[in-house]
Amino acid sequence: MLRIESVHKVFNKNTPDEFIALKSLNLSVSEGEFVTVIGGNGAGKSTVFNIISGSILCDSGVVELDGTDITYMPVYKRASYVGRIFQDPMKGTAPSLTVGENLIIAYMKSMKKNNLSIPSSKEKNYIKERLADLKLGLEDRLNTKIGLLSGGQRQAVALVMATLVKPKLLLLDEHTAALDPVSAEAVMELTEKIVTENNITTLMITHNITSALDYGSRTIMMDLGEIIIDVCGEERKKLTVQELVSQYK
Ligand SMILES: Nc1ncnc2c1ncn2[C@@H]1O[C@H](COP(=O)(O)OP(=O)(O)OP(=O)(O)O)[C@@H](O)[C@H]1O
Repeated sequence: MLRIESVHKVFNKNTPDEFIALKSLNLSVSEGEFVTVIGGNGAGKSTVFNIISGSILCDSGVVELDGTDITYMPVYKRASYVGRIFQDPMKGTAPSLTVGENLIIAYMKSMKKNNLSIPSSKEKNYIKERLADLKLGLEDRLNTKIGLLSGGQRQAVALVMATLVKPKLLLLDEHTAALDPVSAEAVMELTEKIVTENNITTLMITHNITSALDYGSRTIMMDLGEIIIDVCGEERKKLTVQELVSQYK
């Protein structure tokens, strides 16, 4: 599904600030896999996400999604395949537009439809039903400006926006880090439900080691632009938070 081969990224090349962010990184993720990604500050986690989503380009290497080489594909083209949710609940949604308007735009983008075309009542009902699935009562707040929602409610809407039409890949970039513990847990539960029910191939960056082991089917740890731990199956089940924390250190 996702194949990253020998991806290398150097920032500020040939300057005193030159920094190798990714060192010939290799990563293959199968269809439906839910991979949690951990690693210290500056390990290269977000750089991998930026390269997959196209907001930065790698210096060398190949990124393939579902058999298509997307290494140099423009961001707008891959946006309908790759869903991304950021740490900041203010990012990724248009605060001055209503919940309904944000969802309709996300739906139109995923369906590669003209944003100005009017959605049918069937499409509107589908969007409303998906919002109702969250069980947060947000289906009754379609006319509320999204900027007025709490961080947790906003991340929940962002989750629906990113998965209204099943993306080939979902990138969760510390999407619960800015939330209070109760909202963070609620959004994680929703994430697990949406990802599992729709069998969405997912990569999730988290600094919460417990979440990294509790959710998903595989965990990778990055350090200095490389993957230094890659566990799944029985090996992962046996791994304790303490063991992973000591390896993290
Ligand atoms: N656009 C950029 N220009 C220069 N350096 C950058 C740029 N983006 C990232 N870096 C550097 O690359 C390294 C990896 O950054 P990255 O954001 O991928 O780390 P991270 O693992 O996501 O860290 P964190 O957990 O702190 O978010 C860091 O040293 C960072 O300063």
